[in-house]
Amino acid sequence: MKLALVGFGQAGGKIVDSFVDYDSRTGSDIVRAAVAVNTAKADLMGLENIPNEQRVLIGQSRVKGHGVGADNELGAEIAEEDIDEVQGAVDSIPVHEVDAFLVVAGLGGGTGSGGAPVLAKHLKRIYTEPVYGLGVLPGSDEGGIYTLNAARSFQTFVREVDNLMVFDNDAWRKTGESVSGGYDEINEEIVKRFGILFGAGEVEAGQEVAESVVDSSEIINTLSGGGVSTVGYASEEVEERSSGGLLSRLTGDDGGSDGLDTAHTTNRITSLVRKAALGRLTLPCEIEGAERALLVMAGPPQHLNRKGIERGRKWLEEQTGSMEVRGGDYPVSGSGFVASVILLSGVTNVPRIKELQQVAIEAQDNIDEIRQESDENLDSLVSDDEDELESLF
Ligand SMILES: Nc1nc2c(ncn2[C@@H]2O[C@H](COP(=O)(O)OP(=O)(O)OP(=O)(O)O)[C@@H](O)[C@H]2O)c(=O)[nH]1
Repeated sequence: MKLALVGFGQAGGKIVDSFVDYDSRTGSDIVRAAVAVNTAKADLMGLENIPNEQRVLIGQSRVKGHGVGADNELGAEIAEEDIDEVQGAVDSIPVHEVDAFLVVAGLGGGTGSGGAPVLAKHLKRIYTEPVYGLGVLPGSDEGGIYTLNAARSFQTFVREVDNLMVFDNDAWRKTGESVSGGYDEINEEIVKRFGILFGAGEVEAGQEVAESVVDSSEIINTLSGGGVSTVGYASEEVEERSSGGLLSRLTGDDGGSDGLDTAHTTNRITSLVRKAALGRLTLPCEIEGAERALLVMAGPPQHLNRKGIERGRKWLEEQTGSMEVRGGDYPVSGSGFVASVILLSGVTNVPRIKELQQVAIEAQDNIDEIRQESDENLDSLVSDDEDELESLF
């Protein structure tokens, strides 16, 4: 399906930048437009793939192009004040060619954390297309203020979008890696998962020999109803064979192993479905209770079959308890992999969010306490014990 991507803040901008790169590298054709919005000039200049005229610097009169320093209330204020500048960039998008907006932001900082929910609210008011969010949670080692920002932004962002897809940096953090190197890898992971998911809805029926192609309306229906979503992924390398090719069809020779191949293909698919659902999700959670799910099987058409997808769907129904499990193919000829991507929408049993909120509340209490004490402490430092000194004026 065709997306208008808006990256808000540094993380948002970088992820959208990687999306544009992925799109041209793989030819998946999902990025109809890409915009980056930031209060920091340097962050916008560091982007590589988003066109210059689609990079919007906001809040210049307030922060002079230096960012908001993790103050997400200021981030939200600036976004509201300068929403017309963002709209100016959105105006250049042919919205009639777009199936949905996707607003991407790291929720732990200031600009994206505060600005993304403001923009989502604005877009929803103006356009009829769905507005989705992709929110990145900070690592638990980033500290109290980032956690507090994320918890407050999460609450607001979920309310303002048609669905909030979440990626948890904490679940993907690797030790012993430089921060930027780590983020590059993490961003690749994000883009791969969401790229396959949204790319699936871009394949026209008949474009490839596919059993049942995922349609963009199936993605939209899975996301409709709102709430929070997470995405699972698993892949396996496969050999490109010519089985089912013209020669074998003409001669009727399928190598005599078609039955075995079918069983093998089916088993591979069902095992990839399990791995994707039970492995590391973008937001780790209990999959039981997920309201809706979509299974996308991507790979060379001869390695995909209806039976495997049907079995995978049934298994997902059992595991989630949902009756709304959709599924289909995303045929990609020439790919050396079969991959399973599972979108779980409307997840509610998410211990990580509860933990984030707990830490955020502690941080908030702590900040309030320190602020209250701060006046007293400063006073006792500055004034002399017997009050013998007089200030100058
Ligand atoms: N996955 C991912 N997360 C990132 C990346 N860069 C930053 N983050 C995360 O996003 C959070 C927000 O950081 P930024 O996006 O830099 O913040 P900002 O929105 O630009 O806001 P200010 O810098 O405060 O003006 C951080 O706490 C990190 O958790 C990135 O490239 N990839």
